[in-house]
Amino acid sequence: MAPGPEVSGIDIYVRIKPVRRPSPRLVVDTSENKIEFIIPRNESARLVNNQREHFEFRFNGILTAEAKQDEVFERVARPVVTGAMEGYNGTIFAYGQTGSGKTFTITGGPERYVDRGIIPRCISAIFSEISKRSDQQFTVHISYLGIYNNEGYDLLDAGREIKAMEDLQQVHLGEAEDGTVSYPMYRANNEEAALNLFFTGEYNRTIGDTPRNMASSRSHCIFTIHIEGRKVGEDVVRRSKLNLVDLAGSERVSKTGVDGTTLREAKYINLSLHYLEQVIIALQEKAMGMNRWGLHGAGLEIQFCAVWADGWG
Ligand SMILES: Nc1ncnc2c1ncn2[C@@H]1O[C@H](COP(=O)(O)OP(=O)(O)OP(=O)(O)O)[C@@H](O)[C@H]1O
Repeated sequence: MAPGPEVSGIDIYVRIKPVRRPSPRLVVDTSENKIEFIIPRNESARLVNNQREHFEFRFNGILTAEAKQDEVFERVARPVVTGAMEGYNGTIFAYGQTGSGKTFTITGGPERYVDRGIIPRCISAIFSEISKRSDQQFTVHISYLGIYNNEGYDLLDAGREIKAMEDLQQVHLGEAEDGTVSYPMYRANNEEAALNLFFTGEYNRTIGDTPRNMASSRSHCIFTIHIEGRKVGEDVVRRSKLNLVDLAGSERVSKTGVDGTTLREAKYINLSLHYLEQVIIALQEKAMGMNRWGLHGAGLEIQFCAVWADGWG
């Protein structure tokens, strides 16, 4: 098997959530893939006031407030799905503050079919692609994990009746060098089976008290499609993983005003997002030799989606 590139790229998109009153402080320039924030100086602050008023961020793409779910899928996810079918690992994650639309983007809105998100669209695209490739045999497995306070939980523990978050099976999140995973994954023979696993996971995310369950903004959720492909009559097996990640809310918690459980949750979230930021910076520098890129700059109705394909499975 010919080796693929170690890192083939990381693309960062910003999706702007439709809001009733768009902020006049946010200027979107789609031709330059640039957004600007104008934050007026607080003149009463000091006599000499050097406070910065103008912030500018560039992205690989901007999904404006008018962008619908199908456009988001085609621009952000389709290339990663294509890569996964060819044996490249890929990851798509949504990063942003609570309420910025991460879950809407990754899993979808609850009311309308057109609002289905990246996960069900990736499932459909993969099985549609499999049906076209009669010269290849594929095996698909699904895993869906929740991470709360650094502990991993299996959201697809379908064999057991889950009544409380504590009933979810705790799992080890490790991965061996050859890609073998230590957490459970479940075989999906067709699109319907994969979607049923997705629905089971979605249901299990909502179990337990709202502030603490896996649908809340305090846990990360990772839906992974594990693909194994082999040309008919050949022994070489290509394995890839497509990770679709709904991250915990990115808001920073100030040092005052929170304690106990909330502070503990915030510490884990902040630490894991900090590591993620380091990974993105390292990957981006490695992939493109580009400038450092600030993950924490954007405002309330903004959300980041990042995509990367990171080599052979
Ligand atoms: N692009 C969009 N179009 C229409 N509605 C949207 C869009 N993005 C988000 N929403 C709606 O905004 C609300 C908040 O979105 P969502 O729950 O996805 O945010 P979140 O970032 O996942 O928050 P949390 O961190 O709390 O999980 C939901 O009611 C969702 O349906």
